[in-house]
Amino acid sequence: MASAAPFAKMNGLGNDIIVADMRGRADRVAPAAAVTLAADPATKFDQIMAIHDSRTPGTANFIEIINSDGSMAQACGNGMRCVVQALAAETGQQLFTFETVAGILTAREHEDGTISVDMGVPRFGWQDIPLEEEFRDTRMIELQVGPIDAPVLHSPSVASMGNPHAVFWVDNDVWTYELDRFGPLLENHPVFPERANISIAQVAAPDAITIRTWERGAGLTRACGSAACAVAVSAARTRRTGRVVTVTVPGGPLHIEWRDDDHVIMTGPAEWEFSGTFDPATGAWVRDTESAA
Ligand SMILES: N[C@@H](CCC[C@H](N)C(=O)O)C(=O)O
Repeated sequence: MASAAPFAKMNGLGNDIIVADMRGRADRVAPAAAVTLAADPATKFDQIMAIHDSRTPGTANFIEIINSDGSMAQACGNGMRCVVQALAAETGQQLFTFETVAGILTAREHEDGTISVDMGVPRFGWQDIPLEEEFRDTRMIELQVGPIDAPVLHSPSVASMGNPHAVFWVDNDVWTYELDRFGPLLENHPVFPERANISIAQVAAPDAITIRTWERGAGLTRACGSAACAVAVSAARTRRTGRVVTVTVPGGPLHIEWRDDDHVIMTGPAEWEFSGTFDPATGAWVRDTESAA
């Protein structure tokens, strides 16, 4: 292998994450490498979180987020918890600051091993999400989606957590909807010029919501942290819940708090699976012997 970089295969509530350590290098994870890693059952991922040196000396590490289709994302809540756990294990630190294309964010590892990430301030303007045309009230917008017959799948709440989200509120169990069928149609709907992450959400109690998400650039995943945040703020905006909720994704519960200072704090676990090294140009990889199954 020409110039190997360390990586850890991890997950955040079943959201498959590769944390790639690109510090001290000038190169980036090439699309070909992402394709190779995504195609291998052992390293199949939803997102790669590439840790780079800070872009300005003396500031925070820059985190690049790559979806399994090779596209770039602005936010990944579950991936950030994995990055924090990996760096906490390396450094013994508990508090972290990172830079992403969406801005600076902070995170903390707690004594019980759970991790809180300050996911920043949600935005609701139609240009922020972005939407193709003006909608004055983004708590509910109307979409023309011919092939989808269920009326509840025509009028989502929309929000930006740095990345675009559409939340469809349903009264029935979220598992009764064919998200694998309508997810791609809605992700690529012309109203979303940068595509969107698509969630269906059922309010279970004033402080509890159950969701499933079809992720932009990754398809059905077991967890999407930024979607859980988008759902929580949309629920509070539409008076379905208060500002502190448990959002249960297929992989388990996330605690979300939309603070009075407008920041959204997401808390949940991260899990290390194995480590290895990979070639960022090709994706060829080897497992570390000490983490071999
Ligand atoms: N799984 C993520 C979201 C990853 C990015 C998303 N697919 C996008 O393209 O916006 C999370 O935990 O937030």
